[in-house]
Amino acid sequence: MADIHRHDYADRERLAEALAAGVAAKLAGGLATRGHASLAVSGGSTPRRFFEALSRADLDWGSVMVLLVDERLVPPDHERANAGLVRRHLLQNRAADARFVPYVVDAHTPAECARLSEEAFAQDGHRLDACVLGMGTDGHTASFFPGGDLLTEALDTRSHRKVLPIYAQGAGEPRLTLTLGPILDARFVALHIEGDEKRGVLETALAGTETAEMPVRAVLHQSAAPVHVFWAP
Ligand SMILES: O=C(O)[C@H](O)[C@@H](O)[C@H](O)[C@H](O)COP(=O)(O)O
Repeated sequence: MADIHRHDYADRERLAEALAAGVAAKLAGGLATRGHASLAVSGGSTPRRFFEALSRADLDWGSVMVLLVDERLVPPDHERANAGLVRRHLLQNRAADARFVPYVVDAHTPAECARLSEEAFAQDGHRLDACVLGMGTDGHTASFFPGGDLLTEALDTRSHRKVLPIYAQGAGEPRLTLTLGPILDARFVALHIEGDEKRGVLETALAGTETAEMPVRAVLHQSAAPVHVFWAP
């Protein structure tokens, strides 16, 4: 099992402020030591308060690259696009100056979208300073869905691929996702979950090891990176 650090909060507002402070500290460290920093965030409904709290952090955001852990293959202005969620809730206030690098979603095929996105991310080639994951009640994280067609390659930390397309029945749309390698290579890995149901899913994931059944286990049962689990009811 990974070196798991549990951070429980009385409510979702306190969690959002604490997670934003932790991520901001990591970004400030990257800016101070390397002059630039990078952050990967997840989509879905959970991160909104966290994004808004982080958007107020006093950082040199112009030197911070923001990218998505994963994206739904829909037009950029579609209501399900994670890029829109980031633009509305994170890229505002002080964070409006951040350099957001969205996935390429308008190429001919998902595989071409993944390759073009990988090229865009590779230009910055450095380790993420922080990566914030979510989790679904089916035990997916990023777009590592049970039954995903390229799930095995996506979870192979020896793969040279950083971005892969994923088709999975439970995913809604076809997805693009960072692979496990760059996620676990991040200097700070957080899993942000809320509610009693997801706490139960987390306990089940921690209690078992079958990764295909609950792909979040690939993050929870590894020795490469400590994992900070943030939870509120
Ligand atoms: O595109 C996505 O859906 C996310 O990146 C995904 O991994 C998300 O973190 C979980 O599905 C949880 O989503 P909720 O926060 O909506 O429960």
